[in-house]
Amino acid sequence: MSQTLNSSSSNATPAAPERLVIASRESRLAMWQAEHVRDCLKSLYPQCDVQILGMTTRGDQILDRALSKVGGKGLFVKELETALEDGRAHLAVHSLKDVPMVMPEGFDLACVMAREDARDAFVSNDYASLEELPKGAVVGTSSLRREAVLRAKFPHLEVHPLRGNLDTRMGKLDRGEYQAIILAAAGLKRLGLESRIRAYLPYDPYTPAAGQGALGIETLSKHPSIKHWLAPLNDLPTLLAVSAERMVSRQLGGSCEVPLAAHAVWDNNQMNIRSFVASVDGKAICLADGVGQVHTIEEAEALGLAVAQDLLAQGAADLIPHIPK
Ligand SMILES: NCc1[nH]cc(CCC(=O)O)c1CC(=O)O
Repeated sequence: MSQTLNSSSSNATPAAPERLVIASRESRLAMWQAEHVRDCLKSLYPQCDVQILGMTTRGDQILDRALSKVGGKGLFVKELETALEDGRAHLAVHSLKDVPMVMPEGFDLACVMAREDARDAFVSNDYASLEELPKGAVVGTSSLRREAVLRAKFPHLEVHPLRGNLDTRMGKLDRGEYQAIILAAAGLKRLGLESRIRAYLPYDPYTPAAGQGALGIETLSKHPSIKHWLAPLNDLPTLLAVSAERMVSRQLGGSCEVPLAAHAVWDNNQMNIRSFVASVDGKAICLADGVGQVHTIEEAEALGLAVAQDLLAQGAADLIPHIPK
């Protein structure tokens, strides 16, 4: 279709965008991610003016309470969604882990980009691994999922909450408030802090959260042309894996008020997925693995659904306050 034909028809998607504004949180990691998306868009559409609109979310402001107690995941995305609704921005870039499992009415998860390392990382100035930490050592994490595994494996350690952006968290470690902290490896690598990682925690038993390490781009459902422009940025292996992970999480209530892990890998049309639901003290755990041939998002979601049903059959609902049994 020629350029003239395109622009004369009001419904057709123009061949290339002229201007795109990306809404982003202002933390260094969020900005890195927004700049990464900007650079990808610039190389796809060299004529396009791509801008970043930085903003503060409630999740960035509330630092004194655990996320699970103040409303969870939506906290990091709401203000960005308002910017989309107001037309101040065309797309919002998020860590996929922070994107609610059910998208709010009128918004789409338009694109999922290639995943960074999805593992959790052990960071400490004095110790090389969790195993080396002495009795009573304080480990920082605000993730109930990480806390449950730590309490199950290392009952002699103290697990204390740790909030704030990556720089804040590293600062607290370096001032000696914690002997060690657990963070997503992806954020550390993106910010050039890989050398601070003393150990990578293996997927078993340290299964990550659904979507960990992946970037998601959100748009208004009523702007399919933007979704169309973003399509080349999708990474199929990541998209299929996170579709399965997010289905598990969605079936189990999709909140961060419960220790819930889901991690899938798709390779050569085969998907392997592992998920667990645990009690925060780590004493009760339901664990399920799935494996199957997957070629489409629907098949990925079907595998995620099967894993969720397996967990529920093991009694996972007893560990989750809000879902009916
Ligand atoms: N919940 C906060 C959050 N959201 C995304 C990341 C890290 C980057 C990623 O997983 O993509 C983090 C920090 C962490 O878990 O250490």
